[in-house]
Amino acid sequence: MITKDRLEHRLFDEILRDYPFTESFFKNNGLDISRAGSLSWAGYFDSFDDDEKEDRALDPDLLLSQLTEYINQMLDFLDEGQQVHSLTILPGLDKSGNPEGFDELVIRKSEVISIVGPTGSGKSRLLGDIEWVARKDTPTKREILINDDVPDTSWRFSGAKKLVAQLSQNMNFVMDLSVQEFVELHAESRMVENRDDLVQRIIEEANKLAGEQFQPDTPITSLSGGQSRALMIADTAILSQSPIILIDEIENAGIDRKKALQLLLSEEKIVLMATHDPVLALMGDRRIVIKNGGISKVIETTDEERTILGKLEELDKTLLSYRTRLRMGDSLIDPIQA
Ligand SMILES: Nc1ncnc2c1ncn2[C@@H]1O[C@H](COP(=O)(O)OP(=O)(O)OP(=O)(O)O)[C@@H](O)[C@H]1O
Repeated sequence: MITKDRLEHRLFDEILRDYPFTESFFKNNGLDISRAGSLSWAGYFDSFDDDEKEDRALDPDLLLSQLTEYINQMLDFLDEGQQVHSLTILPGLDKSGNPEGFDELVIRKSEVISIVGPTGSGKSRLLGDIEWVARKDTPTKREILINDDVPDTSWRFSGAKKLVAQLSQNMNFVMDLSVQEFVELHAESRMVENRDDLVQRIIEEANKLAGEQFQPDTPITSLSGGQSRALMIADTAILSQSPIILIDEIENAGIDRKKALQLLLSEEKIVLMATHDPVLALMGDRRIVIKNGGISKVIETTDEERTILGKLEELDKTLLSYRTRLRMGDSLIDPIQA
């Protein structure tokens, strides 16, 4: 459900992007919005003079109420009430109790957001706020909205359709199962139809991410940190129905981070990742900068930065190949040149 208050602050471009069916509402009401993209509700109606408003009996407030009702009815009808279109972070307080300096931060599906900031600044806390769908009830006093609205508390509890899938830094398996049995167990709990195909795919994809290969019959307790991380990423990407994926520190696990991100990215998901790694930080469409527990700014990744990202990826490849060679016991100096 979207409220009238929140709709009032949306730009026309945003309304049309989130609720494409509103185009017919504007048309039916004789409103030409072809040049209204960057305007808010009030801004658009300011472009009419008073005479025109009177002649056409334009009542912006009434129209806004009707549009709100129309959107909510359409969402019900399309049964999209449970789909996540957007995640909104409303500001809280930093560690010193000062209000965070932004009005609201809206993140839409298919966006990748990185979260950067010094050690201990509050990156994981922000992920925690999102996972808990905070309602001013965490140390930061932030509030999280889903689809522009205070979400139903049922999102907070796990189940097949959890709002958030979290990939955290430490994965400790204590079960006495093989990789295959573990993934099968998970697939069964998700009640998927093509269980065997999915299980096979998850193991294949995990092996593409992990430096060292493992087999379906490898006991999960003997997977290395990187391998278990790769398995969890593949499992989340392929089995999870959660629309939001939170990643805390992908970098230390010795896995192919770019491939991992590509695997996780699907049209329908919002991905947020806390990172100290410049490559991952620049892979985000935007990055949230955290200082002293508060969001200090949000930066859009520029084209120049993407060019730098390309160079960093090259360096990364070199680093990875040196690492592999050292691990295999090779020397880095070609014997002929040495
Ligand atoms: N706005 C806040 N108000 C109060 N406490 C906060 C706030 N933000 C973060 N904290 C607390 O500060 C501590 C450090 O935060 P957090 O673990 O999120 O840092 P981090 O940036 O993820 O660090 P690292 O880079 O080392 O992983 C945590 O105990 C967290 O709960």
